Amino acid sequence: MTLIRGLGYLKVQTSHIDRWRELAVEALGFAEGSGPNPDGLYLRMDERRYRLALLPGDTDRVLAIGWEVRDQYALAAVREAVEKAGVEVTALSRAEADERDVEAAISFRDPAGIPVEVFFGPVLDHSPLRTALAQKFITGAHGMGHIVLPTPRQKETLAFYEQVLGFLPRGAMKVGGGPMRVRFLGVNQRHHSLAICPAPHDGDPGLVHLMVEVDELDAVGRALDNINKGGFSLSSTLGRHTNDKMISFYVRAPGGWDIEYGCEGMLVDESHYTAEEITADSYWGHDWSGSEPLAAFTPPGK
Ligand SMILES: Cc1ccc(O)c(O)c1CC[C@@H]1C(=O)CC[C@]2(C)C(=O)CC[C@@H]12
Ligand SMILES: [Fe+2]
Repeated sequence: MTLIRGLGYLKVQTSHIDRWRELAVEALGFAEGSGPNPDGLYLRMDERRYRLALLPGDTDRVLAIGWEVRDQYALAAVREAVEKAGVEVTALSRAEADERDVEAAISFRDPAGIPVEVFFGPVLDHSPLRTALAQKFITGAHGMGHIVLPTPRQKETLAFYEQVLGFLPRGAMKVGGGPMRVRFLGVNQRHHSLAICPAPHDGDPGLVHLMVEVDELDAVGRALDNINKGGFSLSSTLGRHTNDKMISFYVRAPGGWDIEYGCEGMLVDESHYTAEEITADSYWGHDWSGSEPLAAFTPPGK
């Protein structure tokens, strides 16, 4: 059974917080919120206090991927399942939960070594959300978007998410011309909330991309204009994916990973869905040829 309801938040450490503000707030239209660290950049997409948090530090790396469950009973069930799988779980203190603007949370590492948090009871901010592109982010029951994780231990990582946390397989695509596949996993009607990508090594930043979805193609176009004007590196041109039907582009964020910014993602009807294998990432577009190498696929020290 799927206890996880969606991607709740993402917390990332960065050594380039001012550039992050230019990218996220000015170009992509996230709304600036506030949080416990006065030097942090807390980004709102909806009524949550924040969905994406950037915290200053000397390296660029993922600090926590926050998955949301319904309530305290679901949180207890997830904790039991993760402990039963032999993974050490820490229950966050009241102060630590307060700091995350949630009622309660647990933390552990997945087999890829990524810091994971599972939480319930996010604190809301009811003040009007003013986004720079006048767009609405598609969140709610679909979660904040999707995340793609790199790992040299894909088999174990998939087993953990699918068999311990209850993520549902939502198809695959062969990569690198071989038997290896990037595998897509979902927990709600969003086609995928997580994808696990084979990678040559562990290490920072621990992310391939974060996808956020907006309500209008015009907002995607305006964001694309902004990132070109702002001198950001386009990792992939605009295109439409074959699996989730999303129209998106990918922009390089500080830290060597991407933000995918899209619209028109399909909704999955679980009562009829079967997992399929796609043979192209896109119907049109998504030209990656101008992409600077992703840190996750580049040998360390390069
Ligand atoms: C193929 C695909 C379908 C839906 C998505 O939301 C999506 O992000 C992708 C592409 C996933 C993935 C990536 O982002 C990094 C570069 C990758 C590994 C490739 O080189 C092929 C698949 C790509
Ligand atoms: Fe994606």
